[in-house]
Amino acid sequence: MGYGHSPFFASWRGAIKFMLRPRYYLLKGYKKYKSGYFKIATLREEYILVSEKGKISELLAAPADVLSFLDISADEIQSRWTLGDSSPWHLGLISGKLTQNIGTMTPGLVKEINFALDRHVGSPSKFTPIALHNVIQKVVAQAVSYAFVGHPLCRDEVYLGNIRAFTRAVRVSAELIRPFPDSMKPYLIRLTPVWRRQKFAEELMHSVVLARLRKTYKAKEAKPVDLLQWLADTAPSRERSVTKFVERLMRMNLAAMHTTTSILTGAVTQVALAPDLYTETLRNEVLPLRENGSITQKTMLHAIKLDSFVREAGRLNPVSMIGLMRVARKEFCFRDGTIIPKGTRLGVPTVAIHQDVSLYPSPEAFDGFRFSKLREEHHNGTMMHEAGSTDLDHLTFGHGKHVCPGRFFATDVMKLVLAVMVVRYDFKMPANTKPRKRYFGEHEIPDFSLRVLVKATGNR
Ligand code: HEM
Repeated sequence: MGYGHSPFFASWRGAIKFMLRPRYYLLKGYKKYKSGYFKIATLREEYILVSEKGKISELLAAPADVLSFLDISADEIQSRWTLGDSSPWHLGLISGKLTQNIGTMTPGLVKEINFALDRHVGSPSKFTPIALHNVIQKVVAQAVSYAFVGHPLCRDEVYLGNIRAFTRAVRVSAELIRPFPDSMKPYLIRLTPVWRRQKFAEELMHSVVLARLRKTYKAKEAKPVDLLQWLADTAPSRERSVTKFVERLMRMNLAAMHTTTSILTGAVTQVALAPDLYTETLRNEVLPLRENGSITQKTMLHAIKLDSFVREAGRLNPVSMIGLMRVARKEFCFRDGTIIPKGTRLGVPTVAIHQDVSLYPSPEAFDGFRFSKLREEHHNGTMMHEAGSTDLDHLTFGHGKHVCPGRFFATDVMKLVLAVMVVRYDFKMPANTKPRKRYFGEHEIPDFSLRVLVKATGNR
């Protein structure tokens, strides 16, 4: 898309046009080539984007040594050097232990969310502006850290500041080392911000990680319920060091933090844009579902409007406008005979699928209760239309083999933060304020400068 008719500098022309209007070209390409493929160029790469469902299923079914998921992050964020060893032994802890323990963690998560809101918002008695993205990022950092490393680190402002800065450090460092030969990267990485962040994290976490590694628990002794403990319980011997543990945890922070923050910022923005439509309805759903005055797992399970709201926020705020990215390690042939040469990058225009009018009526509009209405209409006992479920029409968390293993945890954190916020605050947008999204390559960037007005309700 955007290459024009002349063969000269076509891919550069395409790349510049795509850089200026990425969303426009993804929507246009999908509409024009809905039954097949189209090509876009970024300043670094070209992508073949697959639009049709049968072909997307073929992409997902291809073995990892043909279409590789890992090669994308290896290149995009130079992960071998910025994040260290990529062996995925810890992934099962995310889809397993972390997901199974969401219920156990819920009271603690609610406490941390309230603590973070007290710290960063307080209880203003009249409408007061807050820097929304910044506040949400801090609340998410504290909740995620409670689940990952527990107390005392999850309340330590220095630790939290370091993990918040980590995502940016990874991106900047990847760009700094990219132009150099691989042989130089192990040395150059030591001069970059990600190295400093990683070493600082090791310093801050040293005694906590060492204590967990050394402590053996008696049969009836209660163990901490967090990711750090599950890592300590299951890590193979070659992984049992402070450096390796901190690498794992920072890798997980990277996966969890900015994704959850972006979608949740999008969700709260919608409450502030249409307070009459959403605040009371969400609050009135949550309040009666509390148990002994507290939000619990049962509240989360039954609050289907809240769940729908989060799913809709994910639909309209996909962290990457291109999803299911893969690199062809070998030549790959689709069933229709289309040959994808070795080295080609493939992906799916997630943003355009989420805007397909045949899948979502009025797709441009945020309809917070779009999915709860569908759940009420087609109650079939499945997880279809729930915030954490994925299908070829809803790719916020990917789909297939590499579907996000943290999606149930992430949706619960988002629902908990939103529930606590609508119970505690009224929202509105300041006069003449409209959120402005920006686009950079395939990334949608939330409006970091957006301020919304909040006022305490007196509820907690
Ligand atoms: C709203 C928040 C989140 C979003 C939107 C999100 C989205 C995604 C997406 C799109 C993928 C790639 C799927 C693919 O290309 O096939 C992915 C992978 C992954 N996510 Fe998430 N994620 C979120 C939160 C989390 C959290 C909280 C964790 C950890 C607790 C996590 C851990 C991971 C990991 C480890 C992978 C790689 C999976 C693999 O290697 O197979 N994510 N996520």
